[in-house]
Parts: sequence; structure tokens; C-alpha cells
Amino acid sequence: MKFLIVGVGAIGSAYLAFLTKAGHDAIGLVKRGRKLNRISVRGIWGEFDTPVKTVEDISLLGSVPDLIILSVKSYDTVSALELIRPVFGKDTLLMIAQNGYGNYEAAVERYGKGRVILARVIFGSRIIEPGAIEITVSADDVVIGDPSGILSEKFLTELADIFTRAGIPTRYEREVYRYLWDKIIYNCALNPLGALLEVNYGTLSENPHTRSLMDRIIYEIFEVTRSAGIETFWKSAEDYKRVFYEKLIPPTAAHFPSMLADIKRGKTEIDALNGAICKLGEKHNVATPVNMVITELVKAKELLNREF
Ligand SMILES: NC(=O)C1=CN([C@@H]2O[C@H](COP(=O)(O)OP(=O)(O)OC[C@H]3O[C@@H](n4cnc5c(N)ncnc54)[C@H](OP(=O)(O)O)[C@@H]3O)[C@@H](O)[C@H]2O)C=CC1
Ligand SMILES: CC(C)(CO)C(=O)C(=O)O
Repeated sequence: MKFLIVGVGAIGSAYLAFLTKAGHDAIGLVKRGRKLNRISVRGIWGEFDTPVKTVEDISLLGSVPDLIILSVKSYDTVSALELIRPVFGKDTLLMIAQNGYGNYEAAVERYGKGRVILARVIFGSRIIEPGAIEITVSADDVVIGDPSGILSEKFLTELADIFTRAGIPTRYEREVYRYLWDKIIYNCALNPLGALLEVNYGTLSENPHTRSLMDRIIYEIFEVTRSAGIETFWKSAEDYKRVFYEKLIPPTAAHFPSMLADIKRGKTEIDALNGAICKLGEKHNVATPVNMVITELVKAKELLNREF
């Protein structure tokens, strides 16, 4: 299987390094001037250093990939989806390895159902320096699946096994879309507040005021998903909140959201998170005042950080 990783940052470097080390034919697409010949990995999944192949121009790829792994930030999704068009062969598949709502939908819009695999990525990777990453946490396996149900369970299970054997624990789940939405709710509640207030997830959970805001963010998301016909694993916001505070936050209490570093650089994925909730709410006539305020505050902070 030929892998092309589009976006060799924290997550993409992990895929490129682990697949290459396992002997797979993997290559990364990087921006001009960002070529990498080696990637070193450290952290919870071990330490190694491996030569890697990268290209700065997709026309230099030389062959059609079997699987393209999209691991750019959500704000780069549409441009990256257009960039891969020349190498998206008749049998090529695409795996979305991103956070947020809208990436999978944009990919299906361009390449069709049954050609796009959805991954719920919930391990943490941080760039130490270009060509060096640390795998910091892993809250669960990566979950992969095809929300359209067209790709076979056999194929997807075999693909998950390839990733697991390469060192990235992965499993197939038919309900991958619900797993993604679980993560969207979790990221919408935690990431913007952690970024704006510069505190970790545990602090957000202990503070009565941020807890009240997270409750309202979650409540609005459940109103929106219910109106949009989006199925989650939960009967109600109350059901989810119990697990959120008691099960999900404690093991990641010390974690600061990646959005904190992003907001300092003046660009975040807010439009694929709380911003996407607002857009879905508008479409389905559901008010999302708290998600709206949070989205505007993050955008204001992005702008202020870009200007100074
Ligand atoms: N890091 C983590 O721990 C986790 C991340 N995620 C999600 O995974 C996705 C990727 O995140 P992450 O790896 O952290 O992001 P990074 O910013 O570290 O990596 C994205 C990389 O893609 C590059 N890129 C963007 N557009 C192109 C393009 N057209 N061609 C080639 N390269 C391109 C970026 O370059 P440049 O920087 O120059 O724009 C950057 O190097 C996000 O949706 C994130 O939310 C999910 C779980 C955990
Ligand atoms: C790193 C981790 C696991 C923290 O929740 C994550 O998945 C994210 O930040 O999106």
C-alpha cells in the first residue's frame, strides 16, 4: 500500500515516521522549503529515528497513492483537498485525520462517499522542532471507519491492523461518526476556554464559572445535533456531562489545548469547532449564544495576536 501524508506536522509526522519505520511505502507532502529527510520520535510510544521521504511539489510524487492521509489543520482542508486532485487515482482512498466538523463533509463533496475514511484521532503529538516530535498522551485508540458504510469492515479492519502493527493503536468502528462527534463536543467545551484563559482542562473543570460556560456550550451542541439529525452516543447533555467531568477530564486534567499555542500564533481551528456549531445552529434554527460569544472571543484574540 502506498501512503501519502498531506501535512507533515505533529500528527502527519507521526504517521509518516511510524509507517516508514514499519517498512511501508510512505511519503509526505510538505510546503516548499520544508523538506524533511529524517523524523525522530519520542514519548509514550517509544523513541526512534527514521529516514523519511518528503516532496515539496505533488507533481514530483511519481506514483498514485493508495491511501492519502490528510493531517493539515482544518483551516487548510479545502486547499489541501484541491491540491491532491491530480494524484487522486480511480482506486485512491482518503483518510481524514483531523479534529472538528466539516473536514469529512468537504472531502466527500469532492471525492464521493466510499472514498473517504474518517479517523478520530485522540493521541497527542507535539513538534519539538521540525523533524522531531513527542507523542505526549493517548486517551484511546485511533478509531477509523466509513460513515457511508460503503467500504467493507474487512478492509477497514485490515487497515486498522496495519496502523496498529506500525505502532499507532487503531481500531475499526462502524459508528466512527459518533466517535468524531464525541471529540467535537469535548474539544468545543475545553479548547477555546483553555486557550482564552490559558489554563488546563482540570482548572476549567474546577472553576464554577468556566464549568457553567462548558455546561452551556455542551447544552447548545446537543440542541444543534438533535435538530440536525446528527446521532451521538448520548441520550442527553446531562448524560454526556456526567462522563465528561467524571471520566474524560481527569486523565487529561494537566493538558493544555493545542488551541492555546494556535491562538498565540493568531490562527486556530475555531471555525471547525464552536464556529461550526454556530453555523449548524443557524441552518437548523437553533440559538447558540454561548458558542457564538466563545467563537467571537477566540477570533478577536487571534486578530489581536496577529496585529501585535
Ligand atoms: N497535535 C495533536 O496532538 C492533535 C491534533 N489533532 C488534529 O490533527 C490535525 C492536524 O493537527 P497538527 O498535526 O497538530 O497540525 P500541525 O499544524 O502541526 O500540522 C499541519 C501541517 O500541515 C502543513 N500544511 C498545511 N497545508 C499544507 C499543504 N497544502 N501542503 C503541505 N503541507 C501543508 C502545515 O504547514 P504550516 O504550518 O506551514 O501551515 C503543518 O506543517 C488538526 O485538525 C488537529 O486538530 C487531533 C488530535 C491531536
Ligand atoms: C491531545 C488530545 C488527546 C487532548 O485531548 C487531543 O486529542 C486534542 O488535543 O485534540
